[in-house]
Amino acid sequence: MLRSCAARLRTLGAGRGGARPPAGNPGPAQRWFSSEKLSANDRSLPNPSWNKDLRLLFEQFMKKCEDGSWTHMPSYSYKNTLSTQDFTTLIRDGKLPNKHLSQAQLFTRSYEEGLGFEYVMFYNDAENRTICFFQGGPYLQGAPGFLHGGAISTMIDATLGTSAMIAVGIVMTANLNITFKRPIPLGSAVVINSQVDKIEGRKVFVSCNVRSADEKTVYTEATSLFIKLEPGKSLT
Ligand SMILES: CCCCCCCCCC(=O)SCCNC(=O)CCNC(=O)[C@H](O)C(C)(C)COP(=O)(O)OP(=O)(O)OC[C@H]1O[C@@H](n2cnc3c(N)ncnc32)[C@H](O)[C@@H]1OP(=O)(O)O
Repeated sequence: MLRSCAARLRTLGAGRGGARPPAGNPGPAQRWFSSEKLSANDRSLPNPSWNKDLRLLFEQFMKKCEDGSWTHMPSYSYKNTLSTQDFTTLIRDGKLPNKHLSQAQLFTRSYEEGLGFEYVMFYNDAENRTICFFQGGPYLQGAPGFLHGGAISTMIDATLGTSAMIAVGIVMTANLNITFKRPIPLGSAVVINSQVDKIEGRKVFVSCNVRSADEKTVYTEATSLFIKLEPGKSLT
C-alpha cells in the first residue's frame, strides 16, 4: 500500500490554477515529495510515540490512497537533499549562509522521535486540499499541559505551505493570520484541514482549521497568503 501511494506521488500534478509539469520534467512539488531513495528515512510513517488516534487517522487515509483520491506525502528532515538545492538554485542568492545550509534540517523534523512534531500529511488533488494529522510532543509545551501557540502556528504554516506549494511550486509565507479558540492538549492528535481558496498571479490564498481527532472541537482557524518565488530574484 505504501509503495502504491509513493508511486502516485510521481504523477502528482499542480492544483487549481497551476499547470501540470510536462511529462518527464517533474515540478518542485513532485521532487520534494517523491524521492524514492530516501524512503527508508520517511518520518511520516507511524512510530512507537504515535497515539491511538494518530495511528487510526493514518490508517484511514492510507486506505483512501488506494483509490487515488488521496495521496500520502512522505516527509524527511531533508538534510542536503534536492529540495534545498532547488530552492538555492531558484533564487540564485549569493548572500545565503552556505556553511549553515550544510547542517540544515527541516524545523518540524528536527526533534527526536516523539518529542516534537509527529505528523503526516495527505493531499487531495481534485479538491486542492491538504490534511495534516499532528501530535505535539512534550518539547512543544506552552501553557502547562498544552501546546505552545508557536508550535501550532508552525504546523499550520507547514500544512498551508504544502497546499500552496503543490498548487504553484516553491512559495514563501507572506502573511499568516491565526485565531486560537481552544488550547490543544499536549500529546493529543489533531486534524489540520487546509485548502487553496484562490490563486491570483503569484499570490496563493489558503485557509485551514485545526480540530480534535473526533472533529468535535475546533481549536484553531487560520488564513494565509503565500507568494510564488520568482526565478532569479534575490530574497535579501
Ligand atoms: C515539504 C516541506 C514543506 C514545507 C512548507 C514550509 C512552509 C513554511 C514556509 C515559511 O515559513 S517561509 C518563512 C517565512 N516567510 C518569509 O520569511 C518571507 C519573507 N518575505 C519575503 O521574502 C517576500 O516578502 C516574499 C517572497 C513573500 C514576497 O516578495 P517578492 O519580492 O517576491 O514579492 P513582491 O513584492 O514582488 O510582491 C508580489 C505580490 O505579492 C504581494 N505581497 C507580497 N507580500 C505581501 C504581504 N505580506 N501581504 C500582502 N501582499 C503581499 C505584493 O503586493 C504583490 O502583489 P501584486 O502582484 O498584486 O502587486
